[in-house]
Amino acid sequence: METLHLNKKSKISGSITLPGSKSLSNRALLLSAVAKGTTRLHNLLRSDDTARMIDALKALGVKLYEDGDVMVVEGIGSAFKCSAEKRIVLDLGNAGTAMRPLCAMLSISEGCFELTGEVRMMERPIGPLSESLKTLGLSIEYLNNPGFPPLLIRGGMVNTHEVHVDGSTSSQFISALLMSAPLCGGLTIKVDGDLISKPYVDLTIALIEKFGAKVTRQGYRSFTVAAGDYVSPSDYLVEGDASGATYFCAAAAIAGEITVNGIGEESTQGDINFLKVLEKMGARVERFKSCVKVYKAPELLGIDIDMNNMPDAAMTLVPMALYTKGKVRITNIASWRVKETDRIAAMVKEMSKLGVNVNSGEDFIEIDASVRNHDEVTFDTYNDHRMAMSMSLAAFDRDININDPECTKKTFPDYFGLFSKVCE
Ligand SMILES: O=C(O)C1=C[C@@H](OP(=O)(O)O)[C@@H](O)[C@H](O)C1
Ligand SMILES: C=C(OP(=O)(O)O)C(=O)O
Repeated sequence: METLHLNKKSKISGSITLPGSKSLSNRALLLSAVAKGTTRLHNLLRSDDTARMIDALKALGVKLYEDGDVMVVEGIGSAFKCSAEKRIVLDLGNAGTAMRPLCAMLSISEGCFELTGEVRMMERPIGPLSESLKTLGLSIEYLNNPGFPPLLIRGGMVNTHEVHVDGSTSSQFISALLMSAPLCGGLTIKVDGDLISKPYVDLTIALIEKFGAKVTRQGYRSFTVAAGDYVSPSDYLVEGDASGATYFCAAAAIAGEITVNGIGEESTQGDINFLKVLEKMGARVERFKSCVKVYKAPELLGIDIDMNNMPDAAMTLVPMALYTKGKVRITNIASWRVKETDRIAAMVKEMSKLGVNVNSGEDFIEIDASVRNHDEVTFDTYNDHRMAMSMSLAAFDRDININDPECTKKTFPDYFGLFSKVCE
């Protein structure tokens, strides 16, 4: 395993161009594959998560090829049609945005499919989605532990058009049902429990509408999607990754200024609202059509904030506590425990290495860095891209080392290249 050494940084300046959003890339790939017509995807993220989706789509018989920087997807115009005689095994790594949507789409396709992935993927829940698909008459078996991948799916037809799903563990279950809904003859999706990560559901609806779906909704309680084919929008430009942007924007709030290209005032991603959090903490932000600029806060303020709507961006706030006047307290983030690692436990362990005071519970973390050591520390990253990217912000406080920096390949393979380009 490689370890990356980062000398203490004193400032960030200049500009970066973001890779495409993971959430939009994997949604756009799947929708293009099942749409009528050919789609040219611009600024598609190239990372492990999207490679898993691309490889899966190819194994399912979809033609995808690169034309320069553009990914061309020849849509099949329906759910997948594979032979039921041969089991197709899809290794989806640790990509939630591949596992959950494919689980739903394959259960209404023709064929026999095994969905598997990394060891951690086998610990990430999928029960609420698969159980709700079963109530539609679809066939999903757990090959190992009930409620978790690997899954054996025998594609079939729904026998009803209304489904209940619990939204309190992952919004991806609702997004998965929404994406499959038009192709199974239409669906009313009733959400039980308190839906988390709501902006990702809005992102899904915006994208399926772009591909021609008709959606009506009652807030976040009930969604009705009409039957119909998806139709390719021909060309689709993937926005830059707003979650990936948060590290650079946070660094600027701490120590300089940055222009981030690829997101702007019209971004549809929930994590764009991290900029508002930075403003609350004292940073100055300027928003334009296709870029944002962030400037150092004269004094960075602590914050006590519910981050349920931005679970990924929330991680960026943790190391920011090293630079704030007052504590950083992040609440309503229970979903951290079932993501790439138990992110609350991992953050407590890594932040404690800095000698700061960390308090945590089932769904919150609080950091008081008014007392801390000044040691050079080595951070473990738990095969979690966001642990590696978040902890890089500690380099404005001291020399640090990051174990397994390569884990950023899940969503942002060149993260440390860009970080070194703009931070000195
Ligand atoms: O739908 C999506 O693209 C995502 C939804 C969120 O997951 P949860 O809904 O499980 O919180 C987020 O953390 C993940 O990185 C991407
Ligand atoms: C939770 C994440 O990923 P996934 O899409 O695998 O859920 C993430 O990117 O932080």
